[in-house]
Amino acid sequence: MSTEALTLNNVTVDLRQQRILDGIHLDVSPGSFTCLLGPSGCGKTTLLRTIAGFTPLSQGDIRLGARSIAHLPPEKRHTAMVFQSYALWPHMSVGDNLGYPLKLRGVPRAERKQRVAAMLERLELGGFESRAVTQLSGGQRQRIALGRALIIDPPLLLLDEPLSNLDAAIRRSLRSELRRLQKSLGITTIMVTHDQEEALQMADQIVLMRAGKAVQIAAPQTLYQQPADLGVARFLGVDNTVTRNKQDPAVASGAATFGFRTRDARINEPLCSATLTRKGRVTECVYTGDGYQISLDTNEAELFATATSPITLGTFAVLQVPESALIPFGPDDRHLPPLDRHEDIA
Ligand SMILES: Nc1ncnc2c1ncn2[C@@H]1O[C@H](COP(=O)(O)OP(=O)(O)OP(=O)(O)O)[C@@H](O)[C@H]1O
Repeated sequence: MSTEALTLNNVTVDLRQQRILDGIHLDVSPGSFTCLLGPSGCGKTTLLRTIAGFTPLSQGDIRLGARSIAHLPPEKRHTAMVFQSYALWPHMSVGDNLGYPLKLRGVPRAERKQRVAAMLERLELGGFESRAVTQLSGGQRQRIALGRALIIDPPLLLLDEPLSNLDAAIRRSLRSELRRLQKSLGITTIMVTHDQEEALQMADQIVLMRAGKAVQIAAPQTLYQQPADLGVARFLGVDNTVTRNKQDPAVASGAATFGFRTRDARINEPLCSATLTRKGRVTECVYTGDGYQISLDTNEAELFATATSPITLGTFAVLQVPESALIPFGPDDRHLPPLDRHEDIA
């Protein structure tokens, strides 16, 4: 089966008279990797389950390639889903786990054997056929769960936080492995995650969800640099906001507020032009491994910045943010487009 495009049109789900998904539109191109990202309870898993057919649609349509799958039962959608909990059968060997979906589809034993061996090679677990799944590490189990989903050659792969049960080092290496495998198979993939770093590193496009809505759908770099509003910005680590002063750099026309990340704000460095500056009293200085995180009490707000050496509590310090790191928002908290240098500044 070849991979296909997925189109969601006004996908709306009500559960127990509550609106859980609210009019989601989404285009996923064939062979691409999309992440559903957002805070707990925003509807990521419900959206994935709705695509798979486990949660019924209240309104709207879901199309895979040219056909509507909105009202098909899960098994007729031919999508493959991988869960955080692996869901492997503990009493079966690795080979039997991988081969089971083929057995269900009546694939003869010899072909099953050959496809299982080929999949194990792809997963870099060649020769693991007769191992018990209980003897595998968490990362290996998740690779087998992935292989079991992929072995039927589905047109769409759905992943529900597949890496979140693993420790940080394995998670990082599995991220690149999963992405490599997805690219080599060219399979259209949708993955739920609440980890922004994971989404930024892996996705071609990110769907940022909030309260059942898709607030922003964009490539990782666009989402990171031009978050649609202050809420999205805060979710993506923009932990400082200040009201615009007359002396601040002119980044956008009509900016009411600037957001910036702690790592882009420096303390007590030689003053540069085209920067935003704020003075405040140091209230905290925390070692972070690659420097110090400084909390600064300004008249306006508590701001966070980084410094290369510790700063005495209670002293006054100057925070600077380069113009390129400032994210401008209008009075309605929506992101503003950058200033066209030929326009007059408002
Ligand atoms: N079967 C159900 N009946 C009623 N409400 C439900 C049902 N399933 C989920 N919900 C509600 O829908 C909302 C979205 O849940 P969902 O699990 O999709 O969020 P999520 O973004 O995946 O969260 P998390 O990151 O915590 O897994 C939540 O408020 C949840 O309580």
